[in-house]
Amino acid sequence: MEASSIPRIKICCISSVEEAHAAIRAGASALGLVSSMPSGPGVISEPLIAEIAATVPPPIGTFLLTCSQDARDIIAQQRRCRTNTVQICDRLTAGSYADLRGAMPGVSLVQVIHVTGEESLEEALSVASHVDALLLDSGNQSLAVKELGGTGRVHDWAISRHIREQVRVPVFLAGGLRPENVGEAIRQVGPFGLDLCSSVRTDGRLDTEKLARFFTQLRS
Ligand SMILES: O=C(O)c1ccccc1NCC(=O)[C@H](O)[C@H](O)COP(=O)(O)O
Repeated sequence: MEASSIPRIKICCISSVEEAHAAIRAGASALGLVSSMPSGPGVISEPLIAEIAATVPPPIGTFLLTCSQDARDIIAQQRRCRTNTVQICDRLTAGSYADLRGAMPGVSLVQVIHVTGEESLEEALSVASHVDALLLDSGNQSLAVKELGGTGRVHDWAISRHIREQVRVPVFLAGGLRPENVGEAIRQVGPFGLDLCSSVRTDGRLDTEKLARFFTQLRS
């Protein structure tokens, strides 16, 4: 793959300072730090998120993943965790993106869109102009226990491509990405970035061999 078409890589579900630095050494441009979620394998405590974020050098994105739907809660969480980016994993229902911008100058906002069908395009278009990037993931917000990420499943990439073509902000693709499908994912969607969690872990821990295999495949 030509270097110019290789997407940035965000390694999510980071659970220690050591994992953060292993991911950066492998080539990650951003790290995902998952706070309290209704379900999923990657949750860590806020004090640990703050500790990890404080050790990460400035060019690297530190994404605080939140399931909160209330702008005031999200602002308070970011103040405790001090990441440079907030990834909003559910729909905002109280307060606004303007509230977030006003209270957190210099902090980037990434909105997750769970790609469930053609209706996801409308959702993406309605929020894209308010945020710095979209992250298109697999998940199901309608379940009794919401599934907001870390599923290990792919979704319909044709819809993700459609979204990527229609919005003006950078798009990250997530959901079940692994060495065997990453080339096809890039060809089909053309994302700015890729986000992965499950495929680079063994027994819940970041697996540096899997990580290296993923980056090798990406660059081949
Ligand atoms: O991992 C979790 O526990 C989690 C829960 C809720 C939202 C996001 C979560 N993980 C972070 C991510 O955004 C994942 O990297 C993304 O969903 C891709 O995961 P995977 O399909 O396992 O590569």
